[in-house]
Amino acid sequence: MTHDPAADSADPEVLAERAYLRTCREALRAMREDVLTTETTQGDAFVDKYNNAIIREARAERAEQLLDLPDVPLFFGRLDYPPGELEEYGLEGVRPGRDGRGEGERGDGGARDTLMYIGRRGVRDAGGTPLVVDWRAPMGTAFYQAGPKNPMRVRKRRRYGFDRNGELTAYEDEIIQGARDAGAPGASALLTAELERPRSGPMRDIVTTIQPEQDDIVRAPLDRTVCVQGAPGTGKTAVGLHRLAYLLYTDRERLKRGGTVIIGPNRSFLAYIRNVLPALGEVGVTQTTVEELLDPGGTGARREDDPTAARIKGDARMAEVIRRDLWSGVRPPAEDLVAEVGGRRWRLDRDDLAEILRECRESDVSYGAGRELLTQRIVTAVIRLMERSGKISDGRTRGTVRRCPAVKAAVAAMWPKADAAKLVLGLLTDPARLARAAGGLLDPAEQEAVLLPGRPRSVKSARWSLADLALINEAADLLERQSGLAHVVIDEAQDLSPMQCRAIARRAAGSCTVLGDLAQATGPAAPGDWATLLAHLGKPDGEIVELDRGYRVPAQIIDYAARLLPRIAPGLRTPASVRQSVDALQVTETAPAQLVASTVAACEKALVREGSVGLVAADADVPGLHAALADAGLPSAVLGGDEDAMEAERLVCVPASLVKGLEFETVVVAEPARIVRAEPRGLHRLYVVLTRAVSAMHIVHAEPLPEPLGEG
Ligand SMILES: Nc1ncnc2c1ncn2[C@@H]1O[C@H](COP(=O)(O)OP(=O)(O)OP(=O)(O)O)[C@@H](O)[C@H]1O
Repeated sequence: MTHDPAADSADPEVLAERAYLRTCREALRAMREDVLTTETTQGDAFVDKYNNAIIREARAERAEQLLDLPDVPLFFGRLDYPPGELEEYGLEGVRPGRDGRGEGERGDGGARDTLMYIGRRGVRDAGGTPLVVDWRAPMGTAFYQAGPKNPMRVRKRRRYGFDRNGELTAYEDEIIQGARDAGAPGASALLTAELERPRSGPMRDIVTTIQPEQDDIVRAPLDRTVCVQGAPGTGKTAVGLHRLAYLLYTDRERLKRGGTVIIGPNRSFLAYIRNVLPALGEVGVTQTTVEELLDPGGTGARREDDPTAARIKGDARMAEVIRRDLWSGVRPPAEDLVAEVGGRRWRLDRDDLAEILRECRESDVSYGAGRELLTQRIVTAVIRLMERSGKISDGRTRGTVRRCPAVKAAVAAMWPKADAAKLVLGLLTDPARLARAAGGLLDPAEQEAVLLPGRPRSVKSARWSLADLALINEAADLLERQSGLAHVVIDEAQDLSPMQCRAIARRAAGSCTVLGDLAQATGPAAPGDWATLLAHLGKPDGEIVELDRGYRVPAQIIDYAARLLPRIAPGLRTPASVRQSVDALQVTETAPAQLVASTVAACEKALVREGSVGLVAADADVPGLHAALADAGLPSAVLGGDEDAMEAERLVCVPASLVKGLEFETVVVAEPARIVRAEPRGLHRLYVVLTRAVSAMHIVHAEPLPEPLGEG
């Protein structure tokens, strides 16, 4: 049952709900005011400078979380409980009859229902009574999960509709239990409207319409690694972001202390999703790309590996090659150590040194820590010699012995200093050294394939690829172990190489949310199954779940794209779309000389519709098409150079390599055959391209369509 005040603007229920919304806004303002004006500086201004700075920062963050965004409604739903149900749980619901809020219906005994409003964040009045309950609170589950089969004590669920300015304009009731004439629940018109909403600009949150199967994943506890396999548009990204928001609610302190990060494929994608968490009241979560994670200093991956090199370098065998190379430098001394300290010479026998080395080698520490341990043990052994001959050592003796050139030389000979980038450079430019480390692991052809082109002589002159960066990161971790984060969300994880997984694993001390679709794997060293990928991520016990209801792509388009599945991911089923759209798919064949003009015409036609338009083409074709659009008087942004491209123009030119994870109301695809030819896993890339449209897709081609698509 939906009430739309356009038809009945004086609906007293709508007016009462609007009044309640105003009350909540007032209360939120007061909460924020309270945070901002609370006296926090304390003690001695100088001594407590650090503490006060932290308090100020926390206060600013809390205040930002409590900001009232005028177009983001403070609540979006309501649950009505029969009298006494909530109180029995010791949970105070919002009681009827206060502050102009909509009144609960009377039950048989004459008592009124208890109402619980659900919103993006909790709002309390000055007395501490909850006016709106945060959707992430335990009671919020019922809003997403309660149904006639499992009412969860709820009698009625109400959803609200709002206009663009955040004005409450409609509500829709769903009887969950106890109605004499309940009948079968109908489809929610407000949910349908949300799914059909024309897309424009960046991604929005889905908190008002999370579906039960998605809610199960969102509310998975912090100690669980969840891996979500899902066809395009099944809501994986949305679910991953909402799970992080949920965990920040349930385990805020642990996550703050340990840290969290969202890893996405590229900056354009991260820009696309950057508004979701702030809209859920969560600010300050770090987003990063794999490349940035591997190269935090930002020297950048400036070289493209050929696919064979990328595949071998991404393979987990490389971890062993690096490990062997690094530790091969650690060896017993060739001679005794003779240290001159305090005018006398102290001799450490080479067998004793070898024994010290063996102990250090066996202690389970990093290469760098092992080297320090060796130094300390040698110093101690020399001091023991000195003490045994009656020499009294004092606090300065350790330093003196440590600085002794013979001690330094012995350590350098037994346990050479190492540098991650230098090590990788050495390995990948010196065939003999590589052969020593890779014996039995990489065959000669594989060894040949990973050597750096041009054989750069120094780290400075080397140009690294993304795969090289993962090798350097591996070496760096052997030298000094990296600290880990409490939770990591990894989107488009199907593309990660085992070596990239290992790099992420080193940062993920806690659990992960792993999101992806094997059919969309374009990474040259992608393992191709989730169990293997989870093992490389160090989370072999991660739970693999599947989402199979598509909320983006209309059935006609997804069925067309799914013709590629038998070729690219034979094990995966055709996804089921919840959306229908008539005439969603158009395929135009044109003469080669007309390809650009036909593509421009398709874009012009697409712009007549509401919402965003994405023109997707092989990367190399994008500049030419962009120029042709400009010549035709159609302004467009180009994704890649400009992070804000999705917000800058309705029409966006998208290189096929950057389209993963994005969506547009209408998609124009220029020459699929060229997209396929551009890379070894080109058919996978085409599948990604063909699954970006929310309403309509127009394919323009001059060459024959890639074979599984056929015509039509
Ligand atoms: N429960 C929902 N209610 C409303 N919209 C939803 C829901 N679930 C998903 N969507 C919408 O469906 C679209 C696709 O979601 P999302 O990008 O998270 O899918 P995905 O599985 O990550 O897709 P891809 O595989 O292409 O990366 C988005 O517009 C999202 O807002």
